[in-house]
Amino acid sequence: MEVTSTAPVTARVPAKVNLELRVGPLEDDGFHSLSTVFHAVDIHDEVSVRAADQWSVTTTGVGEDLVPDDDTNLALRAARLLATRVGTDDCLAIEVVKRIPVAGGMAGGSADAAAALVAVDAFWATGFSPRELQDMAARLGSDVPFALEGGTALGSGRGEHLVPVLTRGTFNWVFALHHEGLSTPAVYAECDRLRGNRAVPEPAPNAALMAALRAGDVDALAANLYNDLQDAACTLMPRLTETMTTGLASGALGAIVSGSGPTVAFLCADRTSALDLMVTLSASNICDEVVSASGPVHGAHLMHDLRRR
Ligand SMILES: C[C@@](CO)(OP(=O)(O)O)[C@H](O)COP(=O)(O)OP(=O)(O)OC[C@H]1O[C@@H](n2ccc(N)nc2=O)[C@H](O)[C@@H]1O
Ligand SMILES: Nc1ncnc2c1ncn2[C@@H]1O[C@H](COP(=O)(O)OP(=O)(O)O)[C@@H](O)[C@H]1O
Repeated sequence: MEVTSTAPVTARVPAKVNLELRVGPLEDDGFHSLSTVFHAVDIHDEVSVRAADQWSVTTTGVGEDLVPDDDTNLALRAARLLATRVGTDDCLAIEVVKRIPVAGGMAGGSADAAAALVAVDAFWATGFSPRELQDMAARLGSDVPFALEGGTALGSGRGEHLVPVLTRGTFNWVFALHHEGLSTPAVYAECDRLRGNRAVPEPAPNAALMAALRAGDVDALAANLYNDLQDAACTLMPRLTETMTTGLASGALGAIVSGSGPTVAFLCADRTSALDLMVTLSASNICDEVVSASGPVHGAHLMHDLRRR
């Protein structure tokens, strides 16, 4: 292993929203097969790594108290996986700056794992190929490969098999955050409970959504936002329904619960409408925090070009 840098290396990584989340039947392994369209938006976490005598991870920023600092932290797990693959006993101190809401359905933990892979890979100049990094990402969690990739992508399997989706232009979003999180397993379980004995088809993408993205047609995109977990999230947290109704009555073109929630994403016609909606939602006190963002944006990337060091 060639060590090219002793200065800290920092990677930045975006949050995601699922524009479409179709959930198949519960499989024998306790998971559901998915067909989902991931979309990366410009709310970013930052993960820095530097050499240290022992492994550690610290988090500052939004929801810092909710993020574990032990071996369950996804950034730490990613860094240690890479160390194992490199075959080194060296240790790193990891610092995470959080802006992605924790347990908000925006895959913040997965994002930190992807950023850690990128930062550690650069710190140790491992020479792993993008494909090898993607394989490691998939081992860490089903949303981690998309956090590496970014943009807009169709995910199948549990979301780890990705195909890029052609999109035109930029979409403007407002996110209504709720400080109380929702547990992903609890939301999937509630989805199963609500479905009862109904037959559930194998999940497949909706061609109308793909066409809307390809054309950059914001109205058609708004009309085709879809999430099979939405009813379950709203049942577990009824105020989400009220949040969605308020946003739609205040100028949003479309509304969707992000992944397993409880964040609600509003699609707006343009940046001005997004800012107007932010003001209205903030004043309504219907949710705990409101942020605006746009997408698609790039996946996990270094903040500085190491070649200029
Ligand atoms: C719902 C999604 C949509 O992108 O994201 P979030 O909204 O949480 O960010 C993902 O499917 C979240 O995937 P991830 O966050 O990796 O879930 P995991 O920790 O692997 O799974 C936690 C638990 O949720 C259930 N689970 C998860 C994924 C899946 N495809 N089927 C499931 O049934 C299982 O009970 C599993 O034990
Ligand atoms: N680096 C991390 N950042 C956030 N959460 C983490 C991290 N590592 C582990 N977790 C755990 O993952 C859980 C899910 O968090 P997160 O990925 O933010 O939400 P979601 O799965 O809803 O998208 C958290 O409750 C937390 O305990």
